[in-house]
Amino acid sequence: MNPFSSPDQIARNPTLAVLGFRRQLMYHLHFWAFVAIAPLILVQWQQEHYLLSALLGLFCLNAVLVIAFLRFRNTYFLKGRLFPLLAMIAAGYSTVINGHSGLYWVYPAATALFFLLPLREAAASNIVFITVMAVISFLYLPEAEFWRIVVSLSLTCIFAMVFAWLVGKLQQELTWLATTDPLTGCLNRSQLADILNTQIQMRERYERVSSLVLLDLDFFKTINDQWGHQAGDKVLREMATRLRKRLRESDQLFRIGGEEFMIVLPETRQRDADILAHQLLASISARPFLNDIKLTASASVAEVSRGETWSVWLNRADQALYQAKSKGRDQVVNAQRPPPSAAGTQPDSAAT
Ligand SMILES: Nc1nc2c(ncn2[C@@H]2O[C@H](COP(=O)(O)OP(=O)(O)OP(=O)(O)O)[C@@H](O)[C@H]2O)c(=O)[nH]1
Repeated sequence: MNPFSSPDQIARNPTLAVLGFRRQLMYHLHFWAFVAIAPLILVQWQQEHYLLSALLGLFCLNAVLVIAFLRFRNTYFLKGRLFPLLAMIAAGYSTVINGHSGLYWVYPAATALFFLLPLREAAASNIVFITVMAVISFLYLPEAEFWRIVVSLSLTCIFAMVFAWLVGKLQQELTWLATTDPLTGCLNRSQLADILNTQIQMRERYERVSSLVLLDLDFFKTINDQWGHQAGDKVLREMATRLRKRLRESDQLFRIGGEEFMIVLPETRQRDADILAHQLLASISARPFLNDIKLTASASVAEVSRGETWSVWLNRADQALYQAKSKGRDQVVNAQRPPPSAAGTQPDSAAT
């Protein structure tokens, strides 16, 4: 997603939405800092503060580069690291030569660090910043000012830090809520297209083959009917636990429907995915759920084929699962390879 695309294009992928938020923040901070600082280059030059004028020029140049890289290349120029450094040096030096009128810039600079840098890095940078400003105010300003500056600057940094920390925490929680099925803790469909597309790119660029397994509990409706919906929920939770136990860390487990799960297996050929699918079915039928409820499941396996889109890939797996169900359930069916003309015929914007 391009964060600078039209505002009515809302990101459907929560992870991209957070990334977009960070880019927008970076973009706006640099843009408004440029607008505020650019006229001062001239003002300082006219006052014959050539070094400060040059520092401010460098600051504005960096802001322009960050904005241009974000807009045209979608990357961070030097990861936005120059802003804090130049802002601290310019604000400190301006206080040395201009006294109070330089000091006013210290506060927005210190606050901005918490929105540009990772929290710990921003906190460490601000400790350095406050120390430097304490020394400058001690040396160049009346003694009474020293304490006022140190206390008010520290307080500003603490407020900004708490706010940035809470926003970061909220982002994490919202991302978790938006990407995870609350019942089982599996990924939900919001990530599906992106994760399948990543596997497709690995296939196209590096010839690395991934497979996916679809797994659907058999006659799950009867569990709800016989034992109640809450028991059904517990069965689904236990199902996710059993599946997770058998998977690798790099495998990704989704719950894509009521009692339907999908597993993405990176770097796994169809033959190995088939073996795994049989083992998973065995782990479901071997032991009753909730000590009493005997269950089986049906599964399908599909290796990604060259040139196919994620929806074609998923559709092949879906059809194979349908066959497993119609052939009597409790079995694994391998998906047909697509005929060359079928690959890439379905639009990938569909069906998340
Ligand atoms: N307890 C519980 N049940 C769910 C949940 N989501 C879907 N279901 C139920 O899962 C059942 C799925 O029924 P069907 O689609 O007929 O599938 P099935 O009974 O497993 O039959 P086959 O898939 O054909 O073997 C429905 O009764 C849904 O109400 C959930 O989150 N919790």
